[in-house]
Amino acid sequence: MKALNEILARARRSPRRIVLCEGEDERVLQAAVKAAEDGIAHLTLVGKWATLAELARSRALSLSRLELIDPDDSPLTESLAEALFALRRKKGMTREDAAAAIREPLCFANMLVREGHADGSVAGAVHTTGDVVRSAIQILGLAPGCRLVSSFFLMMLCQPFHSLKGGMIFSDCGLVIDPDAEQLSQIAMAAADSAEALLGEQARVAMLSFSTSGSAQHGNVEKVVQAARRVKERRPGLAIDEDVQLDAAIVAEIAERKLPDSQVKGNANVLIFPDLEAGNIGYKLAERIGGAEAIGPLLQGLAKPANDLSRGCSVDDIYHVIAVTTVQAQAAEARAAAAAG
Ligand SMILES: CC(C)(COP(=O)(O)OP(=O)(O)OC[C@H]1O[C@@H](n2cnc3c(N)ncnc32)[C@H](O)[C@@H]1OP(=O)(O)O)[C@@H](O)C(=O)NCCC(=O)NCCS
Ligand SMILES: CC(=O)OP(=O)(O)O
Repeated sequence: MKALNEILARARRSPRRIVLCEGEDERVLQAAVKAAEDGIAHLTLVGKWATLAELARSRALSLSRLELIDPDDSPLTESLAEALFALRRKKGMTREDAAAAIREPLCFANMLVREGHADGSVAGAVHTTGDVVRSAIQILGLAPGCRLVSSFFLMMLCQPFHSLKGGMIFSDCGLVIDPDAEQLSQIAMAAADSAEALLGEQARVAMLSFSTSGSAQHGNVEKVVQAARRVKERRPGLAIDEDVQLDAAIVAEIAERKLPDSQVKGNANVLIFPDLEAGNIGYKLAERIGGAEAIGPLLQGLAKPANDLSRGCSVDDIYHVIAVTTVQAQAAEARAAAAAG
């Protein structure tokens, strides 16, 4: 749990304001209370005051450390609606559309982040990934230099039976359905950055395939090879294996046999899946059969942090995503300060 404990400690050192738009879900409320009590974030819950109060009362939870905002009864609603209209009018949104949309908690929460009232948002315990991601992309936009938003899971391998221990990044398991070679290269570079930011280690990237170094020929393999070559051109210092099977990516003896000139040498900490079918099934296998803890889906490539959850998430999953969102907000602020000189 070292990597996760370090993330929690970093969050505690400088907590940021994180907004949750699904406070009426019991798991989200419990995670918010725990996160506020543990000091990993300042929490804002978007929802109906009476519903939140009743849920808290029935579960004997205290709301005293949380900020609660109801979009139907907030002094911010009008100005956020106006800002939303200004943002989306070119896409055909009218002022009336914006006034209605801002009352949706997901939209309200992301507008709080966009307008600087919060530093990051977490949703997805109730909303689908598609809805969470579409709202984040449309409202927060892309980070400078990014052309694609994608997602990753922070996979924690901490059970006594795990032969590999520590944190790994799996990407993309939640968002880009059928990436082409260019999109796959962007996913790999973003995931390498996420690994370095969250694991505090140099990234060692495996571009997963059913082929290792040309052992099979197919258009799907060629896509992975082309993506890896684009990454190598743009990030010459990054350790990366092109078209590598999972066993050769994570088992040193198999890498030695199948891929003797491997850069990663069976010690990958970033696994890039060729498409969303492989990625989504792969992370759920590692979690549900392999006993890994899956934190995410976390989003990469956005201008400000917004993260998703699986609808099957637990209180702990939400708590961990809140901590990661705080750390991403710290990193985004540091990048912005560096860019401003
Ligand atoms: C995320 C997702 C909803 C985007 O779908 P989409 O149909 O392309 O979305 P839309 O066409 O409505 O696009 C919404 C906006 O986001 C932009 N966009 C979509 N995907 C993007 C991406 N990956 N990166 C950057 N921008 C993106 C579009 O250009 C569009 O911008 P605009 O409204 O300003 O014109 C889609 O990729 C998806 O459903 N992914 C799978 C999610 C899922 O079910 N995962 C499994 C469980 S985790
Ligand atoms: C990431 C993911 O698979 O989310 P969900 O389980 O909500 O579909």
